[in-house]
Amino acid sequence: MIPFPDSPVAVLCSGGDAPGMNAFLRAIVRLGLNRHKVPVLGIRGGYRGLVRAAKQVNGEADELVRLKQEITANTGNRGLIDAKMSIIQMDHASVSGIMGKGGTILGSARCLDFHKPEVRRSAIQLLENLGVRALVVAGGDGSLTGAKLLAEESNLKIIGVPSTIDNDLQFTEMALGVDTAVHTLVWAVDHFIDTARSHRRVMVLETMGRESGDLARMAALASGAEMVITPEGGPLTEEAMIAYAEEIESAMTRGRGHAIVLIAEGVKFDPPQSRNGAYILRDAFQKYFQREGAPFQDLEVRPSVLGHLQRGGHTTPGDCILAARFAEEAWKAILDPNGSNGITALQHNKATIVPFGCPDLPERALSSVAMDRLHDDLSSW
Ligand SMILES: Nc1ncnc2c1ncn2[C@@H]1O[C@H](COP(=O)(O)OP(=O)(O)OP(=O)(O)O)[C@@H](O)[C@H]1O
Ligand SMILES: O=P(O)(O)OC[C@H]1O[C@](O)(CO)[C@@H](O)[C@@H]1O
Repeated sequence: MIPFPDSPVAVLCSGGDAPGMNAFLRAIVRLGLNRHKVPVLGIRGGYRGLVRAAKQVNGEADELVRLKQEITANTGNRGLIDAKMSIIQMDHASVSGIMGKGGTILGSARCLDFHKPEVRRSAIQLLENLGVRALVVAGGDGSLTGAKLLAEESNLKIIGVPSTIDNDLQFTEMALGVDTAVHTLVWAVDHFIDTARSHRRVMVLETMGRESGDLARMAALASGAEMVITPEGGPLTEEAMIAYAEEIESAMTRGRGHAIVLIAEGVKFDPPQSRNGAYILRDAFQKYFQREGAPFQDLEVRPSVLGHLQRGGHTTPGDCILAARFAEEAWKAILDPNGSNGITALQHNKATIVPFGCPDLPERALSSVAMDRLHDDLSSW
């Protein structure tokens, strides 16, 4: 039997799956095997899979031997098809044909237990016992916070890779998955426009993005949606919703027949509301359009919550390229004997490594404002 590899690098995906995670896995594995001659272990199911494996071993020498044997006996696709395997030694074939596929072949998860120091300690112990030289974590804000804690609490090298469709990480211009999610939203808007035009309707589409409006505003800019409402504008009052409805009505008076309105899921309301923003806005708009004496009382408003449609699908070339660039930076940081832990980032369009907890790029907030202004000025109404 082949012996368990010396000083492998481990990689996991955590948080919401993001298109580009597979392209990143392929790149980290291929660069490891082809360029650096370092084996890569894929950890299934994010921190949850790591914690599960740590629990199974439970610090016991014979269980550790058994896990290593299981890994070496089930490398690559053989391990991937066995749902019981938490850790898989990746080979060339296991990352073949996955670059453009959404999701992640390793699986991802949210793991509440990872907030507990003793649980992270068990994960660190397992990685140390397996001789892992570095752990690469692809995920969003929360996953990278978990990675930062691992870096502080161990001597392992820990590298984070921003992967979230939310684009809510302010130290990087782009995270993996954003380009694809924007692409998908443009596709969705193009579909909704057909009905909006045919029925002369207002379509209110709710995008993902957590507390950030970046995904919605990028999608608005790229699709030409007439209106975009983001959390950065502050809570939406009744008056603000009426002002938006007035804007639509006034465009209709000038001969416009339809409108696509994007609202980011993070938009809050004043007074607070528990329903999805798309439905609240629909009700406010519909009430306004149907008021007594209104000029377009038959104007219909239809809400849609786009949901997980935005996370899946074919990865764009932009995300595949960013994934390769991030993987290259990750390897540089792993192999640099003087290099420290850190997160890959795109700054001034250059892939680089920044320390955990590094400050926000001031340009990020400015770029959001600039995008909003550009969208307004490009709008034909
Ligand atoms: N403060 C924390 N301490 C330790 N682990 C954390 C912390 N925050 C998050 N994590 C770990 O990271 C996982 C993913 O976090 P979260 O659900 O916030 O998603 P995310 O990484 O921000 O991705 P996405 O942007 O796609 O939602 C959590 O389930 C948990 O395991
Ligand atoms: O898939 P889940 O766990 O419902 O999470 C949804 C959340 O994850 C994201 O898709 C990515 O962070 C957010 O935009 C959204 O709020």
